[in-house]
Amino acid sequence: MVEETEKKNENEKRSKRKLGGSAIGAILVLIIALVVTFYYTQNGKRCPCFQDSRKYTGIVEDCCCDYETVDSINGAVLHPLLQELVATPFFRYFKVKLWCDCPFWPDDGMCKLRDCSVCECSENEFPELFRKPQLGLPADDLKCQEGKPEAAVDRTLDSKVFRGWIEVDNPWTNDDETDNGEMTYVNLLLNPERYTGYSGPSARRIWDAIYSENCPKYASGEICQEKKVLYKLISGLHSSISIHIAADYLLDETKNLWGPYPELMYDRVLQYPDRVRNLYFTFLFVLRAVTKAKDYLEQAEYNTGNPEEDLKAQSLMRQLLYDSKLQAACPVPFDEAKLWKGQSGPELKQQIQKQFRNISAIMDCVGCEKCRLWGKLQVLGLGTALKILFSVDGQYSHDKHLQLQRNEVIALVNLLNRLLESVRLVQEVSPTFEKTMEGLSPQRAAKSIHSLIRLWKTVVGERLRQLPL
Ligand SMILES: Cc1cc2nc3c(=O)[nH]c(=O)nc-3n(C[C@H](O)[C@H](O)[C@H](O)COP(=O)(O)OP(=O)(O)OC[C@H]3O[C@@H](n4cnc5c(N)ncnc54)[C@H](O)[C@@H]3O)c2cc1C
Repeated sequence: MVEETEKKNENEKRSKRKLGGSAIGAILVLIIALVVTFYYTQNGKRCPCFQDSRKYTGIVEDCCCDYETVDSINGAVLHPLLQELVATPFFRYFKVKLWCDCPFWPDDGMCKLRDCSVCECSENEFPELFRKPQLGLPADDLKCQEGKPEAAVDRTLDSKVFRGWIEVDNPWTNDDETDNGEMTYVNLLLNPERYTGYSGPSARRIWDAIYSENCPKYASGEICQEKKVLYKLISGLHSSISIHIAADYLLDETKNLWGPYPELMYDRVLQYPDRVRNLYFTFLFVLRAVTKAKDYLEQAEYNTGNPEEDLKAQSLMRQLLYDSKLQAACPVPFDEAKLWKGQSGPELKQQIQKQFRNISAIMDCVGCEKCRLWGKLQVLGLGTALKILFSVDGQYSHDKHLQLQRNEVIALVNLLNRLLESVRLVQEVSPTFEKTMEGLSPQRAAKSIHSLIRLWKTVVGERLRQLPL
């Protein structure tokens, strides 16, 4: 009887141990499953949901062309053509009023002094042509641009001033384009858009004024297409500016070492899918304007007094406008016809035009000369695209009525090139970041494994100790 009871107790103990063993097994399986799930969800390449949220595929929102097509036509057609086109004499000289008369906050310390906003590093550096009295250049002073020489514009010219284009004011922009009094010519190739050191409250104030007063970010349910378009154009331009800053950054001031700074690109643009999407949108919008003004741009005279180079500009422009691959892949990059519909259309157009003119006026408040140069050029480029696509009262609805200034065409084409370069940089840098993140994931996973083990030791280990082994 005693033997039987002992056997029974022994069997009970065994089955308890068995139960304990299978519970441990189940917990271990659970932990492994948790670790594997955690690792795979951290690893972008392996998790389908993660991949979807990072990759840009399908139709660019509100456009008629998809991301893949944009990337492929850029590489195959547009990039090589535009790179050559913007280097021709016609497209490399831009007329601009550089000194600021900020109409909004005259007390801004960054640009109070007229001399500071237009000064150059050394008077002797500039050719005779550049010191012509009508250009109105003041004596140069090294103290300008908050002491940052990289922010100053190099105004060296190596060609004649252009002639023969009609001067008409653009209703979308603030500057009176016909007033040549305070305008000067700048060689864009000598003044690349890149890091200048302009930041802090002054730069922040500009972007704040642009977004908060003139094109606030629309709510997710916003149905007014036109308001969305204005915000997306500015946000896309902002992304492009940030990308160019990161692409050509002063990495080491003491060694004057310049180069790409991909982390900055990631911090400012790539980590925000909306900003990337808005960049693609702005690019397609401007591309549509260029293709819509095809007849005008084809007939325009790209005359600088250098027959060989001018012929080249004309030929490159034709290639751009009539490229069969581009026409087949993306015939209408953006459909402007769907805007300004309904009764409130004309009123809305006036309102948006006023807002854009304000944005254009804000460019005079940019407290860094080179940033102001590129800000003004690109805003004029956008204003030109808006003028081509949406005239004030419909008079530009047919190409034959369109009148563009030479400077508008220069701004439009240079803007297209800037946006295209940004899109290409996004295309190139994005996968590297995906890889970097992929590389980091195992570390994160390892960290999480360690924390899981710790958890396992404290919580699960405690239970194991309680099991009757
Ligand atoms: C017209 C203009 C031209 C400039 N050109 C240059 C230049 O050539 N070189 C140079 O070094 N600096 C330039 N700057 C300064 C530069 O744009 C930044 O302001 C500066 O580098 C400081 O950057 P930040 O990180 O504070 O953010 P900022 O770029 O100043 O952005 C301010 C805020 O705007 C929002 N934001 C940022 N990007 C977007 C976007 N794409 N869409 C929507 N919202 C966004 C964010 O909330 C962000 O905090 C320019 C500024 C202006 C206004």
